[in-house]
Amino acid sequence: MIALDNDLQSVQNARELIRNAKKAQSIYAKFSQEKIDSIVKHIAREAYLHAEELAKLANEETGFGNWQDKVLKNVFASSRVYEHIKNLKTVGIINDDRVNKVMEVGVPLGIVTALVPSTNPTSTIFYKTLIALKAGNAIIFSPHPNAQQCSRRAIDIVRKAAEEAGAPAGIVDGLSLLTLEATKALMHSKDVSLILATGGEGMVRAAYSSGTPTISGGPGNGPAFIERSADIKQAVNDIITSKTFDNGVICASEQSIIVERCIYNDVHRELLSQGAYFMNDDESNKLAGILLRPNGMINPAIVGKTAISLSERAGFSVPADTRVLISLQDSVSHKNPYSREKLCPVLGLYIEEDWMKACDRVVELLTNEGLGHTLVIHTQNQDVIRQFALEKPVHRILINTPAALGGIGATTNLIPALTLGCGAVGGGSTSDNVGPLNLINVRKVGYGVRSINDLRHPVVESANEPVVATAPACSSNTSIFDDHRFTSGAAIPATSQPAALYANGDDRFGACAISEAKGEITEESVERIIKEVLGRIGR
Ligand SMILES: CC(=O)SCCNC(=O)CCNC(=O)[C@H](O)C(C)(C)COP(=O)(O)OP(=O)(O)OC[C@H]1O[C@@H](n2cnc3c(N)ncnc32)[C@H](O)[C@@H]1OP(=O)(O)O
Repeated sequence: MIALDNDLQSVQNARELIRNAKKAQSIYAKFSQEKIDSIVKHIAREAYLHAEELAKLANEETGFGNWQDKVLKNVFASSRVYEHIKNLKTVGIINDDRVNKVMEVGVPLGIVTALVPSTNPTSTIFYKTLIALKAGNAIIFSPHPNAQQCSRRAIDIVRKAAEEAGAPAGIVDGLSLLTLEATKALMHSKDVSLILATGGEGMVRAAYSSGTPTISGGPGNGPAFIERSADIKQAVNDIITSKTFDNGVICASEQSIIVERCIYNDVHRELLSQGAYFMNDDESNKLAGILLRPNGMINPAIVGKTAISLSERAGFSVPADTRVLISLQDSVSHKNPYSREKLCPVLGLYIEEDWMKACDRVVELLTNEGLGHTLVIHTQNQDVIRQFALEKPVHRILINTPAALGGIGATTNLIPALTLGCGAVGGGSTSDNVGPLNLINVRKVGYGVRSINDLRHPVVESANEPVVATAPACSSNTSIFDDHRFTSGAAIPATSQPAALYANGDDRFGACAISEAKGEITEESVERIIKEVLGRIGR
């Protein structure tokens, strides 16, 4: 009876939050970009000022990670995320392509419901609030049951800041009475436009099956490949830094090391000198026994614990300076926790004969778990990087960096995010590091009129594409169209957009060059056009 009352009250709480958010968003949706930006700035600042308080609360409540690294995550989720999004255009006319005559208008989605993982319970609230409000949306949080107090405090901070800066009440809030029923009520509501789901597999699956459009992160299982050309000392330092950051709870973190045999002795020595402990078979088995729950999911009792605490729980002791535990492995399976995501400072280590075998192992590990997520390579060899980039089934390939921090965009220039999409291959709807542009719709206004006659003479009908011009020679001895297909003197077909290639893929540029250059192109005429178009698109 009490449980029923609780469920009922919590569902009423969810409905009230939706009503408030709907009202608030209808007002907020009319705010200018400037007004929205000033609100987002104030929220980011307030969040930043509370980074340490919330890090300590999160660590105390969940028992995951360490508060010092959680401070950095809170700073990342407030300051770094803000720095990245502050100049983005998200509402009103966000783009007007006067060459192709297509205008784009940013349209907020409406109400976003956000699930919060217990591993990042305050930083995720900062990050999701900033990206949702920057995109003109309202956001309602459903915190994780094991991190309710700290998440609630984080929500209070962003809500107060939003209102102080002039946002309507209700634009950001969270369930005050948390039950599965209330979370379901949010996820199934017709008034909720999108679920931003980060967390355990069960809740993410529940979000997708609610029928409401969902953007999610997915499970990681990042392999770290140390290739023979790597700077071994730096590679080991990166891996251990990453794996010990907040005691390994970030989903982009390394879960296994793959090493070529020819450098294994050096890697082994370096790992030992930087605080790795190699478990023997007995110790590996003992630890394996507590890494997973009987249902095969990660055991929350081992999440975000130190290497020393893990060894104590497993029943063996390690030197006091141990930072990560390593188990030598030669098999991959769902039952073998060393070949899966662990969310603590434990790594499987695989020795492979050469980089081709290492490639196979990487794919095998990712197919076991973590498809679409992240891998990291330590190498100086550009060919290896290219091969990995072209072929591996992940959406973040990181080079010579700690994966936990590189994947979220802290030590790389990837979009700073705490929801890392795994794309179709990972069962998700996006492969992006999720940001405000994932949280708007874009209304296209087409005002360029093309003749129906274009369809009477389609390009595909002609064997040879009509040539409009010849690439001019440049003083630098390469074509001004910085592309292999258009070296000096080459024919430029009408359907190509050579100048677009020159401008690194900005097709407004190509269309302009083609339409304005017509017929003969000289170096002078193209340079004039380049200048003009770069000016027009603000580069
Ligand atoms: C960039 C990044 O790092 S994003 C990180 C995202 N990744 C992760 O969080 C890792 C995946 N998470 C997990 O595997 C787990 O959450 C763990 C191991 C961390 C913790 O496990 P647990 O404490 O058992 O939490 P879990 O998420 O499984 O949920 C526990 C219960 O709370 C429920 N629950 C979780 N969130 C909610 C919510 N918002 N509302 C209501 N109920 C919820 C779950 O349904 C589950 O119920 P059940 O036990 O009846 O099945």
